[in-house]
Amino acid sequence: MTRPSHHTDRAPVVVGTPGSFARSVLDERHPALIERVRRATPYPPARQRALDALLDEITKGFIEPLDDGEPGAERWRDEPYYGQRWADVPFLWAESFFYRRLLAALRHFTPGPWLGIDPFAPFKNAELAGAEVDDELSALDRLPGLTPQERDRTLLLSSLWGNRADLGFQLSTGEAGLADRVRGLVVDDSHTLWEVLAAGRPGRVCLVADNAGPELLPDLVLADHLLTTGRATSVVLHLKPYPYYVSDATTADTLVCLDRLTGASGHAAAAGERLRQAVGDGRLILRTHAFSCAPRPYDLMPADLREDFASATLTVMKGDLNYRRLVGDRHWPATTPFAEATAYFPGPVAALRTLKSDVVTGLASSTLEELDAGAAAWRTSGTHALVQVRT
Ligand SMILES: O=P(O)(O)OC[C@H]1O[C@](O)(CO)[C@@H](O)[C@@H]1O
Repeated sequence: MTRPSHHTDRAPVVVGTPGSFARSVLDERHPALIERVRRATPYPPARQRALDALLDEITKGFIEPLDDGEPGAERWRDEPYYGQRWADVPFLWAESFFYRRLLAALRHFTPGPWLGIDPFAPFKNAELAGAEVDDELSALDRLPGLTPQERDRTLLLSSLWGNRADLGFQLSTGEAGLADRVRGLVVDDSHTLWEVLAAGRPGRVCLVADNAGPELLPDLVLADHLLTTGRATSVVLHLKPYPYYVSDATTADTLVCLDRLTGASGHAAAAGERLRQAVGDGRLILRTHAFSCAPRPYDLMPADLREDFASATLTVMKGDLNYRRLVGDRHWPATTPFAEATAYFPGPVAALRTLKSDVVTGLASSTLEELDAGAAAWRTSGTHALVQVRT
């Protein structure tokens, strides 16, 4: 049985009525994703029929549980939402279960020819192969011309904006590059982030990764920077144990990114070599925990994961989904202090996130007023970002 969340006084975001952001994800993005997956890989007739059935269910039907024979089905057995309409359940739960059902339809966990095949690999590979990535990696060679503070800021903001799915990652250095990336910040606690790291050294940093490819590359370069500047004695990189939310990073994706770095030249290649060595001598630890793909907020994390985060000088949560899970996917007034929403977290925690869903905390009322008076979709369009830290 799942314990109750600390945040039960705030209503969770449910998929809800047409017109809401959450509903558009279920009504539009998920059916479109099924089609993309089908087109990207030549699945046999039985898998195609399973995709048809899933599409039918999410568009017209009621939530069905995983088959009992499905590996790991016991983890999902006691959920309270089966038999309900997809639109009536919490958004966080619905999205997560959709990805689990998609993998079941494709026999991802079933011994046989499709075991372990990542349905999203074609998209992830295409992103990483782009010439833009070559340009961005070459831009790293300009880092030595920056002051140490500019280097810190450039690499932190590259990791942050790497989370903006449609952007590629922006390692373009120098004043112009920085100014561009600072403009969209709705909260910037980055000075506190560096202070926490300085006060806690030598220490371990947990970096909870989000997307593969163009986001994971700057995350890895940031991890290298933390190690080489002595901010971290080790970095624990939390990855997804299986393909999730399309582009979330797995161990396989990390190895591909390391190859992409070492296959480049200059600073990128050197960072790639150092990171390979760091994996080899235990300073870069790749970790996957089942809870990383659970449909739950972090306040319900199990004891071993809590201990992991508690032992870190700082835990850095990347991306939108991790943010939703960190503060609970709930209707917080946007001015609720970030520290209040994350009070349960067992140690200092930072969020590096571009805004791609409705939930947000920690905004100054003046910022909120300004945002509400401007572009309508500031919460969901990925044009804005934040660096929030709770010490
Ligand atoms: O990759 P990120 O930054 O976690 O973003 C994932 C976000 O995309 C969505 O799945 C919508 O497609 C959000 O619901 C989710 O929070």
